[in-house]
Order: sequence, then C-alpha cells, then structure tokens
Amino acid sequence: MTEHAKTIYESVGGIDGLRRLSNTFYEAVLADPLLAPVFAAFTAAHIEHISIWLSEVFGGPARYTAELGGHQALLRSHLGLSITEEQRTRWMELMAVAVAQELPENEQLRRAVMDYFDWGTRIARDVSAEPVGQDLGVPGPTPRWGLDGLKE
Ligand code: HEM
Repeated sequence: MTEHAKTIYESVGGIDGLRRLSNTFYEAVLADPLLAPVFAAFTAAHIEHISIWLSEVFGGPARYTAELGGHQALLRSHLGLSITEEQRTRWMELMAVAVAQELPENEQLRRAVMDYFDWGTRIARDVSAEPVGQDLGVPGPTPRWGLDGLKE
C-alpha cells in the first residue's frame, strides 16, 4: 500500500499552524521600520485572510476562492503599494525567522514554503507597481504549491 503523500497544509498542522506562522510574522512586520509604514492599514482580519490564502495554496480547502474573491482579489489588494526590492527582501528575512520558529523541523518542508514566498513576493512587488483600480484581467486560479513547487 502506498502512503498518501501529505500536502504542505497537512504537514504544517493545517490552518492553525498557518495562523501561528502568520501571527509571529506580522508581529515582526509591524515592529519593523521598513515594513510597518506599508502596513499602515493593517487589521487583525489580515492575519485570518492570509492564513486562509496560504491554506488554499498549500493544498487545503479552497476557501479564499470561495469566500474572499480568489486570486484576483489577492492580486488587487497589492495594487498601488509600490513595494521596493528592499522591502521584499526584508519581508523574506522576517518570514524565514517565523518559519524557523513555527514550522516543523523538516528542511524539505521549510524550503518548499520559503520557495513559495520567494515566488509570491516577486509577484506582489510587480503588481504593487500598478495603480489602484488597474484592470488585471482574469488571472488563473489560485496557485497550488507542493513540496516540488508550483503545481500545474
Ligand atoms: C507570497 C507573498 C504574499 C502573500 C501570500 C500575501 C498575501 C496577502 C493577502 C491574503 C492580503 C489580503 C489581506 C486581507 O484581505 O485583509 C494581502 C494584503 C496586503 N499585502 Fe500581501 N502578500 C504577500 C506579499 C506581500 C509583500 C511582499 C508585501 C509588502 C512588503 C505585502 C503587503 C501587503 C499589504 C500592505 C496588504 C494590504 C494590507 C491591509 O489591507 O491592511 N504583501 N497580502
């Protein structure tokens, strides 16, 4: 019998694991002089929304698509933020610390998660250069990410 290969979502402890990761990460973001100004409009709902998004990307339920506007809404929430490469790099550094603190000690798992964030933050940075209200067309469905990277 072949064992069911676990999704990243399952391996990190489902949405509760992703909530812990998000909480730890945003605590650091909001204390960071380079990133705090970008998140001036931050609310607690942001942590829940990112946990729901990450759950879907990492192989859990498709709730972001069903309840929060899906891939297009995710992209739209970054319009107009003008994220610099320096800010993106700091975002990654703080996320690496949160991943080391909150995720299981499994190097393959941690690397796959950080690979997703490296990929996703580049998209966020590029979209953020476009003005608020920009028509993004219809993006593909919410990406799904596994231990081997982006799934087609
Ligand atoms: C893989 C990378 C990323 C993911 C998965 C992600 C995810 C999200 C999600 C789900 C939202 C919507 C939150 C909501 O509905 O309340 C959001 C908004 C936002 N994101 Fe990102 N994001 C990423 C990268 C970044 C980066 C690199 C920055 C800036 C350095 C950034 C800054 C923001 C800001 C300022 C908002 C609006 C916050 C607010 O509404 O209070 N994001 N992001």
